[in-house]
Amino acid sequence: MAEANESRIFPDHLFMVGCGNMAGQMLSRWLACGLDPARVTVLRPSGRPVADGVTVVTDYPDALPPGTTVLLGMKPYQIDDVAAALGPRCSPDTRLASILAGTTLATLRAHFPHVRAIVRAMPNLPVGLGEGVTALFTDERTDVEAKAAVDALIQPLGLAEWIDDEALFNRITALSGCGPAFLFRFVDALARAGEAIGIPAEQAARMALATVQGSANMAAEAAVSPAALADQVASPGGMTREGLNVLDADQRLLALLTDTLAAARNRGEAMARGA
Ligand SMILES: NC(=O)c1ccc[n+]([C@@H]2O[C@H](COP(=O)([O-])OP(=O)(O)OC[C@H]3O[C@@H](n4cnc5c(N)ncnc54)[C@H](O)[C@@H]3O)[C@@H](O)[C@H]2O)c1
Ligand code: PRO
Repeated sequence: MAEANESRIFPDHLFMVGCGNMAGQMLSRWLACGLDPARVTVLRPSGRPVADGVTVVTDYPDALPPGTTVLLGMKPYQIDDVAAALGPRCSPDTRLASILAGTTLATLRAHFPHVRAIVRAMPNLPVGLGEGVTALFTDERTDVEAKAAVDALIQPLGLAEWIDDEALFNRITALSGCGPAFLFRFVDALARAGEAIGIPAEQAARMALATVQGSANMAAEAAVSPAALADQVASPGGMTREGLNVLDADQRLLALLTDTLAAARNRGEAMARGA
């Protein structure tokens, strides 16, 4: 990525509160795309290094430099403590992005009343490869320039989808935020099912993953829907049709996934109520 481009993509300073599984993947992708590590400070209680050149602190600095974008990447229940310490260090020009599940924009606004630009973001783990999905939501207090700056920061992570209605946020989190876990379970189950019908375990694991990877790549390139692609695999009267009949009976797979997403969504809604 050219230097001129980098300055348009990245903030002058990035202050990350927490850098675990999720925020760590985001940072790793940004660094791979040319973010200067000298512009990044990570606050993490362990003080463990994050990446070459990135400053790690265990306590809040006295003030945040002008042009700082803050990424909240700790656990949602830590918002009260973090905001009490961080809020007074923010200026009206600080930009704030939060990846905290189940933490509404209203909650963020209540915790950071002086900050104008606040964006709620919900990434997923493949952002580390630039193949993630990030849902984004903000309100009219965030000006167009700040919104564009956060959008530019998220673009290198993969698909970025702004949503207009925050009511969708927990539903989208259930699909794309939690989705990698459901797909990892599916790959594991496909491998174990292969083993259950007599394929050696390691071979089944290798072949299950490659089958899912190839199929996802193919679906991404295809001119027809995944549902139509499934029918292209199934010869009439053949093996695949027999298998699909099991998945499709009483809409078993659809019902299972609907229940799965609904449970995840409900938990997000409960978290938003403080449960
Ligand atoms: N894991 C995912 O797939 C995923 C996806 C989307 C959003 N999220 C959100 O990302 C956030 C972090 O989840 P995670 O899975 O990366 O968890 P994690 O446990 O891996 O990371 C949490 C980080 O917060 C830091 N931390 C702990 N106490 C802190 C404190 N008092 N102040 C500042 N930092 C502190 C930890 O050192 C750690 O780096 C959550 O809010 C979650 O809702 C996670
Ligand atoms: N991980 C977060 C959680 O489980 C939100 C999406 C993925 O709460």
